[in-house]
Amino acid sequence: MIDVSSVSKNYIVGAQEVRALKKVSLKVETGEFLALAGPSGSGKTTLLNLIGCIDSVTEGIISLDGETISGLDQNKRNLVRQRKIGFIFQSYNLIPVLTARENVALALQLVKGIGEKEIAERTSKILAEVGLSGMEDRKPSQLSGGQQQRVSIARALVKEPPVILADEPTANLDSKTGREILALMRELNEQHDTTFIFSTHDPMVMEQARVLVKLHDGEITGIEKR
Ligand SMILES: Nc1ncnc2c1ncn2[C@@H]1O[C@H](COP(=O)(O)OP(=O)(O)OP(=O)(O)O)[C@@H](O)[C@H]1O
Repeated sequence: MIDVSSVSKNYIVGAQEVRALKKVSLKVETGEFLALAGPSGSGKTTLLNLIGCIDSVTEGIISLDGETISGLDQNKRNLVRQRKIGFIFQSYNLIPVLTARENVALALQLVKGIGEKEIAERTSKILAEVGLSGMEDRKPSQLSGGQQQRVSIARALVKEPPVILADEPTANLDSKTGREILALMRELNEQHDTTFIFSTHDPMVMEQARVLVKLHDGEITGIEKR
């Protein structure tokens, strides 16, 4: 599903060059549930942003679902991202003035060719799947952190993308809620056969991964398969 081959990413900050990733190679199978673990600054977010078509590589090749994305310009990367990637963020990134239902529906309204009736049906179905039946008309401020993260998971999944990327999805949650969110992600991963890649510092989250990729100073230092 995803093939990262000898990828480097340098950021230029003033006169300095930061080598955030150094010749990283990684293959991810369809339906994988994979965690990127490593200390702050090790390159986890950078790698997610490259796979997610948010940023471009300095060197190397990334292919996603049979398509080489590393040579594409920003417009083409945006199109690939819309079709193939769902994102879940640490801070949920929901639109505060919209309800749970509206936040999720918006992700589908941005995709051409889906009618209002289908949008309403798919939105209700996915909100029920993530355990938010009865809370569809609440705004983010009327939901707990765990419930907000459930909305953001629903928003990522409603487009049925082949890949979901999650940047520290449990970092702002207490450990019980974090465990529940992870169990939900795992369940959805199995039911939909969606490939999940998430970054984490949290040992509890690492334990749940089927593949654990350890990053340090921009390099992969180990891959554990369970
Ligand atoms: N936009 C940027 N401009 C300059 N340097 C950056 C940028 N983004 C990341 N970096 C640098 O690249 C390195 C890797 O950062 P990255 O955010 O990928 O690490 P991380 O493992 O996700 O860290 P954290 O766990 O703290 O989120 C760090 O040295 C960071 O300072």
